[in-house]
Amino acid sequence: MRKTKIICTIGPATESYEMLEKLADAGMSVARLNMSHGSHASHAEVIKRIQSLNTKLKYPIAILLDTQGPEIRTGERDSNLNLKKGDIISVVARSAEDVEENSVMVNYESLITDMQVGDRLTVDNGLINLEILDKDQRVMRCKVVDGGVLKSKRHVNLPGIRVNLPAITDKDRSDILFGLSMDIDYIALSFVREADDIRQLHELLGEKQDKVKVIAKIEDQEGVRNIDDIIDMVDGIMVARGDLGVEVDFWELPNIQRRIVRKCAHKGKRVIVATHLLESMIENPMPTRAEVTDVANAVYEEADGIMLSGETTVGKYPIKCVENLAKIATSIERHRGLRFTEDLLTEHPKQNLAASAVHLAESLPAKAIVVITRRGRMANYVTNCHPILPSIHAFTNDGRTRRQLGLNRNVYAHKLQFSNDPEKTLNKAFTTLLEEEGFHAGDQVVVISDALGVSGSGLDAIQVRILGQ
Ligand SMILES: Nc1ncnc2c1ncn2[C@@H]1O[C@H](COP(=O)(O)OP(=O)(O)O)[C@@H](O)[C@H]1O
Ligand SMILES: C=C(OP(=O)(O)O)C(=O)O
Repeated sequence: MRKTKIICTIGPATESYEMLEKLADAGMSVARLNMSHGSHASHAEVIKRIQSLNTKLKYPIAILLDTQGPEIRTGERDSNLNLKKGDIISVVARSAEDVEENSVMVNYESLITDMQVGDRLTVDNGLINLEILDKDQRVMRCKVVDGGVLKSKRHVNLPGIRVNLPAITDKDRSDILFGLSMDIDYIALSFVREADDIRQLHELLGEKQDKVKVIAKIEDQEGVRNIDDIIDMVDGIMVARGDLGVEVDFWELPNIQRRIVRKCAHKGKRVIVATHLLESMIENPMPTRAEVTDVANAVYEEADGIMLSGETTVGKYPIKCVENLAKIATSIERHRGLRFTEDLLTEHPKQNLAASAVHLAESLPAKAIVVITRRGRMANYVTNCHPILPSIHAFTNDGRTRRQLGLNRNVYAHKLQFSNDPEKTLNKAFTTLLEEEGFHAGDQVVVISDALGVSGSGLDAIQVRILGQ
């Protein structure tokens, strides 16, 4: 079974029920909704379609709501603007209604105060670069250094400059509350710069904090600097390479990616490698060799998930992209990965227990590790150990836990009604393995439980069991 999970951003190319179903069949485990685009009404439609699809999928799709965050973008355009090297254009920071023809509007009030003559402004993830020639209170005159076609709502980066916007904007607040009301599973907070940003999110989530998992998107120099404190506050990290690749020197990006993935492995947190994995497949039916190798690198690093953006929102070959990620991951996983989890911190007794269960399962060898879990905690501890041979089959009586475990590397989560008799609970789990997962009578599995599943007493336990006996 494939270990690496696939996250797809849903957009115009994939938002129909039929396309969502095809993405799921091709291997999508998590659907990402990017709140920088679309309306609550359009996202609600997609969420409802996924929830309806989930009733018939073997492994339901988790929904990840990705906030816009304190990001800067150009405005809506009626037509594209073709910027050529050497062109002189004006950039204004104000509301869309006032835009002069052929000027570029940026949605950040303090832009002109923050920027100095000679500074560079990067648009559309580095494709278009502008240099500031002069400025007055409301307009900056800029020279086009690298030209390109400017479309609506493109990213603007001011590398190294601390953008004077709150960690959670009013729009983010409203989007997060909308997401909670729609029962989403993950929130990815954009542009997390320090641990306090996550504290603010926890405050907003209040009682719902236990229900939704939090992923911090690391996309600028400050986030990279504060990574240790941020990791401690969240369930997982997204290496958001689109913005990160222009906010830091791009030749440092592979080192930063690896350092973050290694730190997450060390601390037992989920990690997603995002953006540009198969970028050329937005237009082409086949990836470049460099893209194949980039995906392989994330799989060698043993990331939990790899994420598609433009490839599945507006690309011509969304299903093929997912199939390709699945093929590359399956092929690469046959070889030993970088095993950063060998440095896993085992500060919690349950983590020690999970590590023992994984060690036992590897040495027998057992075909699977069966985890009986309510909130997914023990399943997380087992995931953190990255078993090489056995797959992890988690059984839970909680629908949300089951969906959330869709992101965990090598975890396959099943729904199970717990019985008062722990033996009955286990037997139902074993029947699922035998009838639906290709296991055979005589296969050995290691069972670990942090719920009352095994002992009935709430005590943790590890057992070796032989299926069909
Ligand atoms: N819900 C949506 N509705 C319309 N267009 C979308 C949606 N989500 C994404 N897109 C389009 O797909 C492109 C790539 O998706 P993504 O990487 O998530 O966005 P971005 O890089 O703009 O943050 C976006 O720039 C946008 O044009
Ligand atoms: C995933 C990313 O975030 P967004 O698509 O919101 O820019 C990124 O920058 O890589």
